[in-house]
Amino acid sequence: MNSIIVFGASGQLGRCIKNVVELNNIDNVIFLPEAEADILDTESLEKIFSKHKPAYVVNCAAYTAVDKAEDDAGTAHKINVTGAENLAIKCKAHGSVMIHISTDFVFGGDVAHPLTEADEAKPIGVYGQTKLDGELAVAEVLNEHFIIRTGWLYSEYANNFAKTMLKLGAERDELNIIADQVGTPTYAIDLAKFIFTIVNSSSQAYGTYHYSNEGVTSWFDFARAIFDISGVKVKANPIRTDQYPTRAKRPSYSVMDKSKVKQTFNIEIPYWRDSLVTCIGRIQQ
Ligand SMILES: NC(=O)C1=CN([C@@H]2O[C@H](COP(=O)(O)OP(=O)(O)OC[C@H]3O[C@@H](n4cnc5c(N)ncnc54)[C@H](OP(=O)(O)O)[C@@H]3O)[C@@H](O)[C@H]2O)C=CC1
Ligand SMILES: Cc1cn([C@H]2C[C@H](O)[C@@H](COP(=O)(O)OP(=O)(O)O[C@H]3O[C@@H](C)C(=O)[C@@H](O)[C@H]3O)O2)c(=O)[nH]c1=O
Repeated sequence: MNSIIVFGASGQLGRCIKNVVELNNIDNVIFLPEAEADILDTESLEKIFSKHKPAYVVNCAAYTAVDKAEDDAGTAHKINVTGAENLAIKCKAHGSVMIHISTDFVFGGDVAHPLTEADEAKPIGVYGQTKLDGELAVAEVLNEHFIIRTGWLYSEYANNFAKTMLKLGAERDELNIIADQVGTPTYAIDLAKFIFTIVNSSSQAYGTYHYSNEGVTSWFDFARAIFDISGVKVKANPIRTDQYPTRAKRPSYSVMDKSKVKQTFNIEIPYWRDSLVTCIGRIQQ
């Protein structure tokens, strides 16, 4: 089998993919962190594609600082749009299939039913807009793509809401957490495993898919579950979005419908709380 190349390999999802590869002795996966492969450097991308001739490319590289993006739109655009497009162009030239990761934040949050791939994406912040523009750029250049929209990623690796809550919960007596933003957390290890389901299926059902864990929760309820499962004793107060001002607006509802991904790949998706138990167990090992 030709190789799989993971770009943005030192980020959260990249590290989860590496963990899945190591635990399952999967061969032929090449992990390239930004220091070894900048997705904005087209000359070095050409060398990498020529050398490895990857069957699949997984794009985990992204600008993910949601608040910072509001004041740094140029950089966010470069990485999330131009970078994604650069990879798609190289995939087209070298016959690779691209698995590109996107976000529930492409939705505006003004519709309170689980969002399908056919629902209109209407981002309300720079991060979400650049991720949507990145999706469009990939799809325009390359037919052989899987765009996976996921949401609220967390894991034992890198920075994420679950690790922030564990840290703050241990430091403070009380925390205020937004209870009127609703979505679904995704354990990045589950997403990493799903990426290998796509690869192993050799599916040609290219297009956009929603993948998060199952179920629905708010940031407040997610935090409560983190504290309950980990045994961290902290008073968690539910608050409204307007009581926790942030630079970027976030969708108040970004639950995704996963019927398409379940039918196409014949998968069962873990319930968010079950995966949270697994993740916290691994953090506390
Ligand atoms: N985190 C989340 O909650 C969610 C994330 N997503 C999407 O999932 C994907 C993976 O996210 P996640 O792993 O959490 O994000 P991270 O921020 O943890 O990882 C992104 C990685 O991309 C790297 N990167 C940035 N610029 C470049 C570049 N020019 N060339 C190569 N690599 C670069 C970063 O390197 P460095 O650290 O050196 O900057 C970092 O290692 C992204 O597409 C994101 O939009 C979707 C929904 C939720
Ligand atoms: C730390 C903290 C956050 N919050 C709120 C702010 C925000 O609305 C929500 C989540 O905050 P964070 O900044 O950790 O998460 P955020 O970076 O907004 O998470 C998003 O990241 C991008 C990359 C995505 O693609 C999204 O799917 C989503 O996961 O929790 C509180 O209410 N209280 C707190 O103490």
